[in-house]
Amino acid sequence: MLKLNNINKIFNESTADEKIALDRINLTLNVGDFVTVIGSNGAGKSTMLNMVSGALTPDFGQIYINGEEVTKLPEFKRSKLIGRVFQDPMSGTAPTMTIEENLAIAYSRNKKRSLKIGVDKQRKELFLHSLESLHLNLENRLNAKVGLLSGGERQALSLLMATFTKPSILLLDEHTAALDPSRAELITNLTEKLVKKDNLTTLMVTHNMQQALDLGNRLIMMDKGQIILEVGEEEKKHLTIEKLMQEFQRIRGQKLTSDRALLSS
Ligand SMILES: Nc1ncnc2c1ncn2[C@@H]1O[C@H](COP(=O)(O)OP(=O)(O)OP(=O)(O)O)[C@@H](O)[C@H]1O
Repeated sequence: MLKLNNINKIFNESTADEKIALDRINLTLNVGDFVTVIGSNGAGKSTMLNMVSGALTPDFGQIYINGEEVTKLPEFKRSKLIGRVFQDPMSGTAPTMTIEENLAIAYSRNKKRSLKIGVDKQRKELFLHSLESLHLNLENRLNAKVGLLSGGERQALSLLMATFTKPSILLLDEHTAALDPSRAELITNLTEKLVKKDNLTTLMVTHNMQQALDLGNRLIMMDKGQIILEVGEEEKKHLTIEKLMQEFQRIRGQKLTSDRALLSS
């Protein structure tokens, strides 16, 4: 479970460049909630994910994961609780290491070291089994350097690594945006499958409105550092892109004609 309580973040405060990136945000995710996050450029979406991961600390407000306050817990300590996939397929994996080595790092993130005989064999079987589930034939390339994989393959591996240890919170930051449509669809389907398998509590930022409607059980829309719309489970089932546009216009009193980024489907 994740709770953001009155989270505020101002960059360059009291200067000409002052920017209110998060304006007293409140958000609660129950276990298994999959919330898609939309909003125009600069709305505060990545900043909110950075708050959850610990990459940034709020000016004020509190963050709770599984009921424990983590507001001041440094990112490296919080990483045990969090899986994250970024837009850039290059950022989630180590390119000079093999697929097996990358998986071993992800695997050990949440585990104490063990020298028991047989653990390595079991671990390898787990890696092979997990890779098979991707249907990308990566199980036959365990010793290939990750830098040689295509963007889609790397992103699939990043997603697998981020979810390997069943994190309390999964953060997806436009993780399909840099891929061509067919690869993006593959990663979208894989996301759905992996999240469902372990009932992962997930926050996914996307500029793709259709993806935001298709995935997850809840949706939020951000604008100028605020959550301006929250759509619950039942309502989301009947939501359309058109309705979302109407809602934005109703709330903000302005048309979205110039901001296709929010609306691209
Ligand atoms: N480190 C920083 N220093 C100064 N300003 C920042 C910093 N990080 C973000 N901002 C500003 O805070 C605002 C929110 O940025 P953020 O990256 O969270 O938006 P976003 O909704 O993720 O946008 P996009 O969809 O364009 O990625 C923006 O105006 C951005 O320029």
